Amino acid sequence: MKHTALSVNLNKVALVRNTRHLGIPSVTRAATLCLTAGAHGITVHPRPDERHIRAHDVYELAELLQDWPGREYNIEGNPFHNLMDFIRAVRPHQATFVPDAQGQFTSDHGWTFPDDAERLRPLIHECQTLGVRVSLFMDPVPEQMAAARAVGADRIELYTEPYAAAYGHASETEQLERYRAAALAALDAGLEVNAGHDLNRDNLTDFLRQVPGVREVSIGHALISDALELGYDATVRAYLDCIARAAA
Ligand SMILES: CC(=O)[C@@H](O)[C@H](O)COP(=O)(O)O
Ligand SMILES: NCC(=O)COP(=O)(O)O
Repeated sequence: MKHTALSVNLNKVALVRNTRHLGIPSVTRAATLCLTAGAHGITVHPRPDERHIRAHDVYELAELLQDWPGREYNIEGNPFHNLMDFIRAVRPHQATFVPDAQGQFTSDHGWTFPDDAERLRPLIHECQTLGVRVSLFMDPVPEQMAAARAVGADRIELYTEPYAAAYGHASETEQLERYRAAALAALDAGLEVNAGHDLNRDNLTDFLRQVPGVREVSIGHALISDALELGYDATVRAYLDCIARAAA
């Protein structure tokens, strides 16, 4: 199994930047520092209300990543809102489809099959025709994984907030078992597995030890919060160490 890649989500850098008209902190500078520290990729979730990542960030990061061969660009969003325009223009390595409503506070659930299947199928196919891998944001429900594969997805991203909320509490073991079962079902269906949402330096290693085959974690809120204290370089290295410890 290949190692788990770390994709740094830069939403929260843009969120701070957007409170003034000064261009600081810079999203592209943050990307460069994270990639220099060893991050395997960059993630953004350009929401329709542009509360954090704006259209120009998506394009500037695409250009920046041209200078980082081997590192991946992952753009998340709802393909029935604004995501597909970005995918067509930028052709990132990966599109992560997330079923968020307009103006949603943050992502809090995955796709549901069979309800979402027929409308997702042509958009997944279009991405793949453009050379873009498609990952579907999913709750950890083993029974849903074969359907995610049947609709054409390459990967699923397990929505990890329920695990993160349970971490350190009595329900942690039960939650981990749910994620483990979902990952095994996804792998069994021929899908690759990503994970993300509220992962952090405390909960990441245990998750990766218990949940098999995770190809990528995308981490933003906690990582950027850590970087405010530690700096990007030390922070990214700390998260890479969490991943390495899981594999040891
Ligand atoms: C899909 C996912 O879990 C994250 O991208 C999350 O949606 C982050 O978005 P915010 O930074 O807007 O909370
Ligand atoms: N896909 C999840 C992501 O990109 C980051 O989520 P979070 O770490 O900001 O909760």
